[in-house]
Amino acid sequence: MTPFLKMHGLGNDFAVFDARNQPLALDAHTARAIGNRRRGVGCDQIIVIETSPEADAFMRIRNADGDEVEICGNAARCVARLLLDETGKSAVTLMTLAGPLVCRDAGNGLVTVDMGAPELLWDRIPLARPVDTNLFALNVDGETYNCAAVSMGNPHCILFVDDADVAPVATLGPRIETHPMFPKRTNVEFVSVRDSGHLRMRVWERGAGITEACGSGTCATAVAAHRRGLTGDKVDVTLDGGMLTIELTNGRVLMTGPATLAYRGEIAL
Ligand SMILES: N[C@@H](CCC[C@H](N)C(=O)O)C(=O)O
Repeated sequence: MTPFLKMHGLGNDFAVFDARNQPLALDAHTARAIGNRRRGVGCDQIIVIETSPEADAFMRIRNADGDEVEICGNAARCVARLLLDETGKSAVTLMTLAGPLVCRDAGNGLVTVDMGAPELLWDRIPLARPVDTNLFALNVDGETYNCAAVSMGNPHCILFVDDADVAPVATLGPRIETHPMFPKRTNVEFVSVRDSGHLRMRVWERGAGITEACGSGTCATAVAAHRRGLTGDKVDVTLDGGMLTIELTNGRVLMTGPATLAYRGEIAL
C-alpha cells in the first residue's frame, strides 16, 4: 500500500504523495484513477513531492484528468506547510515545471507563496493569435465574450461579469477551456468586482472542472483586474471555498491563504 495525505487549500483538494525516499512514477492513467471521486481517492489534483537538487523539494502536479501541469498555487501552500513543519524553517522553496516558488510561513496557519511574475505576452500564455491580452473578444458558439488572458506559468482566461455567483461556469467554462484560441487549453475565471480591494471569483479549471478555489487563477485574476484599473496592489478574493489575499509587488504576485491536512490514507497502486 502507498501512503498519501489528503490536503486542501480552500476546498481545492489534493492527494499528496511523498516520493522523496521511495520514488513514485505516476502515469496519467494512474493519476486519473486516483482523482476519480467514485472509484479513487477523489481530488482535483494529484501531487507528488520529489527531491530537488536546487530547492527543498520538487512538486509534480497532475490534474484529475491525468495531464501533468506546470503549477498549482493551492497545492504549493499545502506542500510548503508540510515542509515548513518538517524542517522548522520560516521559508522553503518548491521547484515546479513553471520555476521555483518561495513559500513563507505567514503565521496563523497561513502560507504566503511568491508566485513569480505574470506573463502577459499573447504567444507566451499561449494564445493562438496576437490580441491585446488585457481585453479581447472571444467568439464562443456565436456569442462574443470580453476576456483577458494571463499566464502564471499556466494559462488563464478571465471574464469580468456583473455577478460571478450566477455566471455560467459549468457550461461556458468547458467551452472556453477547449476553445482553439488556447492551444494548451486554459483555466477559466469568472469575476465580479465588489470594490477596489475585493473580488468575487468562481473557476472552471483546465483538467479538473469546477473547483472550490484556484490559487494560480486567483493570482491571474488579481493581475487582470489591476491591469484594467479595477483594483489596487492588494486585493482579497472570495472563492467558493474561502478567501485568498493577493499582493502585487515589484512585478511579482504574492498569494496568502490557508493549507489544510484532511486525513492520512493508503492506496493500492
Ligand atoms: N488548482 C490549482 C491549479 C491546478 C492546475 C490547473 N488546473 C491547470 O491545468 O493549469 C491552483 O491552485 O493554482
